[in-house]
Amino acid sequence: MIRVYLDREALSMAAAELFATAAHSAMRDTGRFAVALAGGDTPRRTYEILAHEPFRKRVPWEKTHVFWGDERCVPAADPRNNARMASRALLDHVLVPDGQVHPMVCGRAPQDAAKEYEALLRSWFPGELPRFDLILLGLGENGHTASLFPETPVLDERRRWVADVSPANDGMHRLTLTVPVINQASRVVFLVSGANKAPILREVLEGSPDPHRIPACLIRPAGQLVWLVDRDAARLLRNAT
Ligand SMILES: O=C(O)[C@H](O)[C@@H](O)[C@H](O)[C@H](O)COP(=O)(O)O
Repeated sequence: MIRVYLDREALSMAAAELFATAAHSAMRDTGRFAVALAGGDTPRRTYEILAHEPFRKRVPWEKTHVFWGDERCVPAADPRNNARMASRALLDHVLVPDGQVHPMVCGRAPQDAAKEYEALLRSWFPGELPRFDLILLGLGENGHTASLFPETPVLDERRRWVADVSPANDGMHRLTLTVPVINQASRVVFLVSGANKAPILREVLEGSPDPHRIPACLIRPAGQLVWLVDRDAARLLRNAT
């Protein structure tokens, strides 16, 4: 499903609405809401909207469990840190119990950190694969999503739930959920905004690219896949609704 919005503000409002809807569905079905947040810049406005009325009251924050789809291996106070961005925009303003916020902490060797985060996930999601109620994702201009970068070994990872990524093109070590975990989610939502994303968005949605060249094409969840895009990002699409 592809939904096109006038601009980033409208996209962000729609994403907040979808977040609240997913939370209520999860509460009805399981009594808790497990979400993996996206990093980067696009989701920031969605998080800010969720931190204010009406969403501040509408989302069952006390039953929400917050994870991340990926993290850059930089100090927690570094402006590039995904958990820092989400905390400043959202988590510092809503009442998610501390024990239910699970940032990816690279700290030591990324490989060990990946194992530790996977152990954490296994403690919250007993069973074969973790099924998040919602995973938010962004789309890089090179077709990466989370920290699944083009032509990297992690794209073929089918056993591990969390992988460490050697310096990506931005020179940062990263941690990322792997493709099988993302595709296990009940609902995956991409947030894509800006004219600079138009070429890659057309390739992903209307081309037939090699998924190793454009990793976002590997995201084919058993659950719902939703693309929330703004008009600038959608300007090259032939058949955007
Ligand atoms: O940690 C990250 O870098 C993100 O997880 C990454 O996958 C991001 O979603 C895309 O790069 C889009 O980033 P923007 O939203 O800033 O364009």
